[in-house]
Amino acid sequence: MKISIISVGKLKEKYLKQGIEEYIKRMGPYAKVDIQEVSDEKAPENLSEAQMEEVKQKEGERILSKIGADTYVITLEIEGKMITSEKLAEQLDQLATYGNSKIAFVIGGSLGISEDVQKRSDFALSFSKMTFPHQMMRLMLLEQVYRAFRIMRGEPYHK
Ligand SMILES: C[S@@+](CC[C@H](N)C(=O)[O-])C[C@H]1O[C@@H](n2cnc3c(N)ncnc32)[C@H](O)[C@@H]1O
Repeated sequence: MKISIISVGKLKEKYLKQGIEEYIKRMGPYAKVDIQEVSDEKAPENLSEAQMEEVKQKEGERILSKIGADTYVITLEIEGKMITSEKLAEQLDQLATYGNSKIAFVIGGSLGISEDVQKRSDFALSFSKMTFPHQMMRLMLLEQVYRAFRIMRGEPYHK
């Protein structure tokens, strides 16, 4: 299985970079993981609704350009569906069973995900009703994907 994490903006914080590198390493025996960053648009506080839509639209086009037609897309959305780690494991397992070997997780920018990206999404996944920084979401997502693979293989993991 090939897993891509498509994310808006460049990751700057060293502590997050280190954590992400660690989880990519841990994922090694299970799946190939690549992180694809697309550039973000400036989004100052005083933008109008239309300008905010434009920001999301532009970032969305960059996201969509990274997704192949044969890829199963899971967008991370606050208003998406909340599931357990076991359920995520089951879903990934089923995708693999039914021949979906390419999965892209999409993390939006500071204003979220455009409507076009939402339309391309096969599943909208929520981590909770709380808002997390998009850069931190990468690490949280990787940990959950790693956990899902451990669960899938019946390997021990912290409860
Ligand atoms: C700072 S948040 C964007 C907040 C924006 N106001 C919105 O409503 O989407 C940046 C990205 O991180 C991800 N994210 C943040 N919190 C999340 C959560 N609780 N569940 C799923 N994804 C989340 C989403 O992909 C989101 O587009």
